[in-house]
Amino acid sequence: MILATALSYTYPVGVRPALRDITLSIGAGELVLVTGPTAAGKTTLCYALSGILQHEFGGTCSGYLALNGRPVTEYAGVGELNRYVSMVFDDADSQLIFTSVEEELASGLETRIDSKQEIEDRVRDVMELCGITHLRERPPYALSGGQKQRVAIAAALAMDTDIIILDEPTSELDVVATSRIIEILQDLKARGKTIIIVDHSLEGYRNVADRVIVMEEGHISREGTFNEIFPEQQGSMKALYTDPDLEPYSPVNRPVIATIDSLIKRYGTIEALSGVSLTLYEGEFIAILGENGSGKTTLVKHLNGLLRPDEGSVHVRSLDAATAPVIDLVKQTGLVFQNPDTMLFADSVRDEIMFGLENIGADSPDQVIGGVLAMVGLSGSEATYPRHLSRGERQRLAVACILAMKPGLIILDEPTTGLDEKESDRMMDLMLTLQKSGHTIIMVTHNMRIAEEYASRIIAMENGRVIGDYHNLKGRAS
Ligand SMILES: Nc1ncnc2c1ncn2[C@@H]1O[C@H](COP(=O)(O)OP(=O)(O)OP(=O)(O)O)[C@@H](O)[C@H]1O
Ligand SMILES: Nc1ncnc2c1ncn2[C@@H]1O[C@H](COP(=O)(O)OP(=O)(O)OP(=O)(O)O)[C@@H](O)[C@H]1O
Repeated sequence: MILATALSYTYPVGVRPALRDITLSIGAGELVLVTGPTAAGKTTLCYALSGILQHEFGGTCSGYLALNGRPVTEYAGVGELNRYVSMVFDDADSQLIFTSVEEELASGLETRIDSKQEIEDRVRDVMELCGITHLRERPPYALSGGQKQRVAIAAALAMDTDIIILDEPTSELDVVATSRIIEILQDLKARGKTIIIVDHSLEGYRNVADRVIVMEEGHISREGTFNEIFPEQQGSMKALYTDPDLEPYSPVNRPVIATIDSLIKRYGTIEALSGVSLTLYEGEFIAILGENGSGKTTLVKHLNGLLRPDEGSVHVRSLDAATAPVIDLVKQTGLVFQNPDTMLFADSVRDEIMFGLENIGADSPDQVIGGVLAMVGLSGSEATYPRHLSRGERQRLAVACILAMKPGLIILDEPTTGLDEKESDRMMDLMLTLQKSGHTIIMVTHNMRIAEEYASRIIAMENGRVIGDYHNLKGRAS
């Protein structure tokens, strides 16, 4: 189905090859899990195996790649390749362009299927399969991160291609949605589809993946069965509510940094927050957990003025977040978005950080920029074009932009998305250092391991409400 021999690739502006000497063969009905550290070339491999790289990206490519027995260069272009390969990109936003979920799913089919009825049936089935039927008429841009990811997966599955390539498709999904997607992939595999999936969270694939490929610095460093590559159990998610190290939250003896009182927020007819009340204290390291669409992002956006309350109130220190100018709120609260790409738009890493600094009128910016880049491990990348960084690197740049403004309260919306375990821990260690130096940290996450290991307080949300608030006695920030 897929045959690559000595495949190497360098991006048009790249100095080093992003892929080096890749040789692999993947058959029908095989599910291959690709993993490896940030910037190892996993996304680039996905682009290559889907033919996009050779047909759309330019750059220098050598070696041989055939899909379905035919050299990829012989396909007329991405239009023809789309009949055989579909891809879910690691940035769902870049993929969703239509005005409703239903349209998004139908659009790809309209060029390939004549019967309207058949298109409708296929769209309905795939929405049901991915659990997004209730989002049918919603515009994709107005969905939560996890909901968007499910729509992007559904759009790829609707195409019913022989090869399906998924680049970190579950990074923003909660535990239930992730296992659902893995079940779907298992079913597709049984039906003879070839599936290539990049993921950092591995355990769910133990009994599903036929093979694991580990990439490092552009080449395949290891390849084998799941049990060969990961012989030890990595520990499964612990149920939050039965954890003996969590103790119901009681107020602490510290200054208050933010007060949220009976907060209600609606998007049209959808009530995203239904009366949230919380008091947050200086120096806390708070993890907010909850299923996709439970209101986590909506809640934190109230703390820096991106959203204003419909009812109830939010105060950050002495500022009333309903009326305070955004510039005043931003100086208190820095928010790193769920998807770093929505924050990055300048032509260089330096300009990206400069933008925020100019807004607040900071002194000696070059010193600040050098300092924050060193903190996030991107020293020397001042002149790099942000879009040429890997997802993990872009995520760290987004954090650097916020750190540069030195806000007392730092909010990270799913900060470890797209980062491998080592990188995630590095990011968390950075947050821990900032907390120890007096910052208050709030992170929204689906990663329970990270919440339990680091946070001093864990807040659980469901359906727009807080359903649990705990001291995390074991957290390193406690
Ligand atoms: N469009 C591009 N132009 C130039 N270099 C790029 C481009 N995209 C990626 N790179 C570089 O190629 C290397 C591999 O990146 P890639 O995105 O494939 O890594 P990855 O393993 O998917 O990383 P992550 O886990 O962070 O998503 C990185 O060094 C990255 O900076
Ligand atoms: N701009 C918007 N317009 C309309 N509805 C929205 C918008 N943003 C979010 N919603 C809806 O509000 C609810 C809460 O969304 P929110 O993004 O706060 O959830 P979340 O807990 O952060 O989810 P995830 O874990 O998937 O990121 C969801 O039902 C979502 O579809």
